[in-house]
Amino acid sequence: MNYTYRQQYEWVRSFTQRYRVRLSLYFLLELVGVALSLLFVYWSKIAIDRATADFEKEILPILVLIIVAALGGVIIRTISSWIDENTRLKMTIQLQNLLTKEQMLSSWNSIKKRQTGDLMMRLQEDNRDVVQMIGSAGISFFVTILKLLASLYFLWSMDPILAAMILIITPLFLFSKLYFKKMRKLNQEAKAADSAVGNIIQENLRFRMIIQALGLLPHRDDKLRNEQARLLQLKMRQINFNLISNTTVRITMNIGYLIAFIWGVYRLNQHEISFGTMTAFLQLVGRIQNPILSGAAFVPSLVRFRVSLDRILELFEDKKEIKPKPVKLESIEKIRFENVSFKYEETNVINNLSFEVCVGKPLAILGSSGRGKTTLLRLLLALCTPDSGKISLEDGINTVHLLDEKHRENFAFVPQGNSLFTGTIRENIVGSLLVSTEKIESALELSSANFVHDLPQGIHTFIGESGYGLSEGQAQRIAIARAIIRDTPVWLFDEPTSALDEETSARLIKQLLYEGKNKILIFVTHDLKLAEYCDTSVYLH
Ligand SMILES: Nc1ncnc2c1ncn2[C@@H]1O[C@H](COP(=O)(O)OP(=O)(O)OP(=O)(O)O)[C@@H](O)[C@H]1O
Repeated sequence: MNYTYRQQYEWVRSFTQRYRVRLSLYFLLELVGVALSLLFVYWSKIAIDRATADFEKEILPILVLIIVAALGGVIIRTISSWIDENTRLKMTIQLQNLLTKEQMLSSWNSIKKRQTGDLMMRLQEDNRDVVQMIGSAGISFFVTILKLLASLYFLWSMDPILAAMILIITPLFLFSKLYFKKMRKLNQEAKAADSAVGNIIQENLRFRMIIQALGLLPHRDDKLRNEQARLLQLKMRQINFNLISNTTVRITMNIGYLIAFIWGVYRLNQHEISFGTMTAFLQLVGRIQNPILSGAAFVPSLVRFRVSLDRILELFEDKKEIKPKPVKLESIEKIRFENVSFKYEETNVINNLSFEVCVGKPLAILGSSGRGKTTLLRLLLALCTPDSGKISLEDGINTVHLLDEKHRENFAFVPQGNSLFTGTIRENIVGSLLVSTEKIESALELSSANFVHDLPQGIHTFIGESGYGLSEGQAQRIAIARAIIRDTPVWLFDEPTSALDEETSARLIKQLLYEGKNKILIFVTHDLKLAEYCDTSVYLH
């Protein structure tokens, strides 16, 4: 999506609000730097004129001024660089946090739309391009323009013809709309290809064991290489385009320098200017050419910035969940589905479903694969909302609440498959809860996860990405302990016994049913034995 200058400006304005003082200070120091560099030229001219003058004039004070200007310039640059680096670091972190939080709150549909590799590219590369521009390059460019104008003015006051000649050969094509458009399109394509490569690398690394086991290495390798070849082609087009523009700029710059030199020598020869003016000429031409060169380098980074900001603003547009204040109910006696229908995009998954589940009467949700069992749990967790019908909760005082996100706190959920995070077992179970060791022990006992005590580091055992280091069945039981340690009136289990042997499974279910006798228990399962333990069942066709 292409955002307008105005939309981008508004976002930058609000994002930089808290950095205003720092950015202003940086700008001010850069300005002082420019002033000192021009004073350096001016005083150098005076010093040379005095040295070559026929009559005696004091040189020492002017030399002191030159040294002050040179040293002052270095000190000012050091301070401004420090402010610049520090501000950009802070901005990068802030933007990263903002975007991560934003994505964590994404609604179900948005999550599906964005792949992790692409998101990582936006969070890192695009973030860097955006911060680079608003934290320093933008200000530097502004200072550069001022520098250019001041130098031109200075040159104009010494020799208007030369100033005019230099201006005329400035390569204005860099600021043309066509150039911008072409660069923007190239950048957009290259960034999209970058994200595609990121997605493949991220998946390759995440599923490296599966890829090895299935012998998919050559296929995944080919896929990555093809995408990289496309990226390389696009990047090379970008590089060629930049090279041609930069070479044109350089050629015109050299012509400019030659003109200044020949013109200066001619006027010196005619005794129309002094040696000091000639040196100032050459220095000023350099001081005009450098800003033009940085202007040439600025244009591609401005385009990159705009494309990156487009990609970041897109993330802010993703549909988010509105986080209402959580409502924790003392108890939930009943959950009722009334004529609930739901579809993902065009596929109907749940059709006109009605049932109820009560405290102490565990429910099994059955049905063959792809019939919508997990979807039903998503509806209960308000991760998605019914297209028609309603889901309500009845609390202990017979009040009926229409289910939505704010009730999520009342549900403990054990997802299908391995859902553990990198960290210790304790960290996985407890998260940010404040719980006693006894409570952790009883959660482990209840979820038949006693095997933890046999591990050399017990509950402090570190587990890798996606539960690496534990068996599927062990990871599943840790996930159950993680859910039930949260004291909630409803427990939801998605295939809790799929990776367990019959004996462990039977023991676990009996324990859960006993411990959850005053709660609402819902099991999504293919396990008919587990279904037999439940008082009611819903079969999805
Ligand atoms: N995010 C999604 N977007 C679009 N369609 C989806 C999405 N998630 C699931 N589906 C589709 O919805 C249907 C029901 O999926 P669901 O995961 O609820 O089935 P399930 O009964 O739990 O299957 P299983 O027993 O295999 O776990 C499937 O046809 C699936 O393709």
